[in-house]
Amino acid sequence: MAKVTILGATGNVGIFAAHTISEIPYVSDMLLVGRPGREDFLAGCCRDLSDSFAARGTDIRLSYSTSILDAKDSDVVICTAGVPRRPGQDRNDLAFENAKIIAETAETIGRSSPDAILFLVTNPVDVMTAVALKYSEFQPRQIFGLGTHLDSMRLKSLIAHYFRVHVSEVHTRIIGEHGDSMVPLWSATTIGGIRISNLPTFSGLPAQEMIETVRTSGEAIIRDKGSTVYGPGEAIATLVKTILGDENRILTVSSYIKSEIHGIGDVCIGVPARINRDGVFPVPLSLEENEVAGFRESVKKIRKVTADVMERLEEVR
Ligand SMILES: NC(=O)c1ccc[n+]([C@@H]2O[C@H](COP(=O)([O-])OP(=O)(O)OC[C@H]3O[C@@H](n4cnc5c(N)ncnc54)[C@H](O)[C@@H]3O)[C@@H](O)[C@H]2O)c1
Ligand SMILES: O=C(O)C[C@H](O)C(=O)O
Repeated sequence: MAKVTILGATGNVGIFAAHTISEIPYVSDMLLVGRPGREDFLAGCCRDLSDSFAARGTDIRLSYSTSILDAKDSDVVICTAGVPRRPGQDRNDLAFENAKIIAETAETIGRSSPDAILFLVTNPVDVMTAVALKYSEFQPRQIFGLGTHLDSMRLKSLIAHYFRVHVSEVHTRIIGEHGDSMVPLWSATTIGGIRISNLPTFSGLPAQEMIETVRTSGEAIIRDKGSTVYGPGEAIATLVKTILGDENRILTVSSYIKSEIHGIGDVCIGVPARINRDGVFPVPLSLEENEVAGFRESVKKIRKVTADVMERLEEVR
């Protein structure tokens, strides 16, 4: 059985993730961490969630704290703490402000919970994953970000709708930045196990339009309802279940790569990774030429934002 801690639990994504994670059978303890001053809200969240556990028949020890140190002995620590973007902002606009939060958080988790797996949700998630890796001093396998998993799910849903098949029949991946430079892998997209390009209807697929929809999905949801919650919340639970269940699923998350993809590496970015109780292990793979070119561009962009943020962090810390 496992202890899961959610940092930023008073936020939109954090509190919904608490609910989705509570459905995972391996979770025995859940800790919600918020900032000092938010004790009443956290207490209210615990009471409300406990009612949902009772109604569902879930048996989890639930507690809250305003100290990250209480995350000690956690198997998985999920970080949703940080500012979200407002309409008109790019995720990268949040980089420095959130990096300051993540650097401090990661340092504390690194010291107090050395065996945990740290799961970043805070945006820009690829850059935050790199910051957390540096400041926690964790091994790369212990750190990952939500990455392009949610983007891959968004594309999967569009493809299923287009071909009028059940969503479970579609396998697809988007790699690279969780942001504008994301790269769809049509070469790794199958429907009912058949490569999508082998289907006669493929030629009519509005591929560019679909990718544009995925690219702008977060922005559109934020414009319409203020924040993205249900997609990220369910995606977070899938990943936590994959870890705790030692499932060895291959999901597309932001992870540190050395040189696994066409020799490209030394960056944290969305790539397919095997995920189990020991953490996250990027899968070496070869791509088509245009996909490699897109991935290189994405890596170049993330490297630059990451390097700028690291430099600014050095100046203020
Ligand atoms: N990677 C993804 O796919 C994905 C999806 C959704 C949201 N996000 C990101 O997750 C983060 C949270 O989103 P949200 O909608 O829940 O935002 P929110 O404003 O509802 O919640 C933010 C949380 O962070 C905490 N926080 C803010 N500043 C802090 C600080 N200085 N120190 C400690 N905690 C602090 C708040 O107290 C709150 O608990 C954002 O960065 C958002 O962009 C990422
Ligand atoms: O778009 C955002 O800012 C939130 C998140 O990254 C998302 O894609 O839903």
